[in-house]
Amino acid sequence: MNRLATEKFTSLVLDREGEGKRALITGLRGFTGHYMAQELTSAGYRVFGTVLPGEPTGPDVFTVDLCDRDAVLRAVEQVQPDVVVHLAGIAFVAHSNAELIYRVNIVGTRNLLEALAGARHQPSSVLLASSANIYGHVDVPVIDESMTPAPFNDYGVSKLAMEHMAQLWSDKLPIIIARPFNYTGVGQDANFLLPKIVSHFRSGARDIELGNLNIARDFSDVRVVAKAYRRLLALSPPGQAYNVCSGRAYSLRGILDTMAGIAGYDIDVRVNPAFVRASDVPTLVGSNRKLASVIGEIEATPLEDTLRWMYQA
Ligand SMILES: C[C@H]1O[C@H](OP(=O)(O)OP(=O)(O)OC[C@H]2O[C@@H](n3cnc4c(=O)[nH]c(N)nc43)[C@H](O)[C@@H]2O)[C@@H](O)[C@@H](O)C1=O
Repeated sequence: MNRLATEKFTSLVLDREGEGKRALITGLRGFTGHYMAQELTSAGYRVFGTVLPGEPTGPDVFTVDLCDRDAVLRAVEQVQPDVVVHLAGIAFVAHSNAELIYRVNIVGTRNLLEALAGARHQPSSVLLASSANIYGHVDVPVIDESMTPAPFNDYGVSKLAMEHMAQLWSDKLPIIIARPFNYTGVGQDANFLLPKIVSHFRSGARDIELGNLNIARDFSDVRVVAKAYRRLLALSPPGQAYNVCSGRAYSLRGILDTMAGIAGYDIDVRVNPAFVRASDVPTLVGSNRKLASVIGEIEATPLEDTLRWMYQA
């Protein structure tokens, strides 16, 4: 299909495609869950969500620890979703509890897939959030989906294992794998690099302690990521994996300069060994060609606009 035909097809399929359908978002109260719910609601879906014990509940919200198999079964049984976006999981790469990373990201996902496969009403799409971290140290400037994954930290291994485990369910469920590169926005936990930098500038701090300074990442805006996920649900055939990224590298030093421009002052940077990661890829940039070929072009938000949004929030 040429570009115009693809765009016409895309807008036809995406014309309130959720009308009358039920969407289940795991990790509804997480950073991405909030934007995903907005995106799916605006497309006409009735949105259900799982939240962790202790998080705020509400109508159509189920308090479920994904590691609790029976609780997952009960929630899926009640929702009978048409589409599923699985976001719940440990997302912080430097999380100190490796056992929890594996348990939640693999066993938690398995519980969900098992429950969905046994549901009376079969979903038409199940999107699993994996990660660009599955690629590990890849010796190419831009990573596409054909690269052999070689993760080098527990987080990356857990997400790759999740992908392999999901294949065991591929004859029963229409599974789509999203491999997001870095993304950010209002509401992201300050453990992550960009909210940490923005919050320092917002508070007027004159210095900041960081870890590895010579890194560059492919940052997207969370709202763009939510839009891409929604389009994948509607347009992707099952069994495919997609990089979700902007294709642009932003260096940490460049980001500090951009923030100085937004805030109107410079900040002193010190390296604190506590934040230095022993294994860290210097540059992580993805190709979004495969994604765009299926969902059409999504206009990328310039990182400066996202940082300004976060600074002014
Ligand atoms: C694709 C992947 O993307 C994210 O993982 P991440 O890249 O680890 O994200 P981050 O914001 O923690 O680190 C970005 C870079 O910045 C470096 N860095 C330097 N100094 C500090 C520092 O002080 N804090 C932090 N957090 N990072 C620092 C750090 O070493 C790393 O190189 C998650 O969404 C994850 O779920 C995911 O899937």
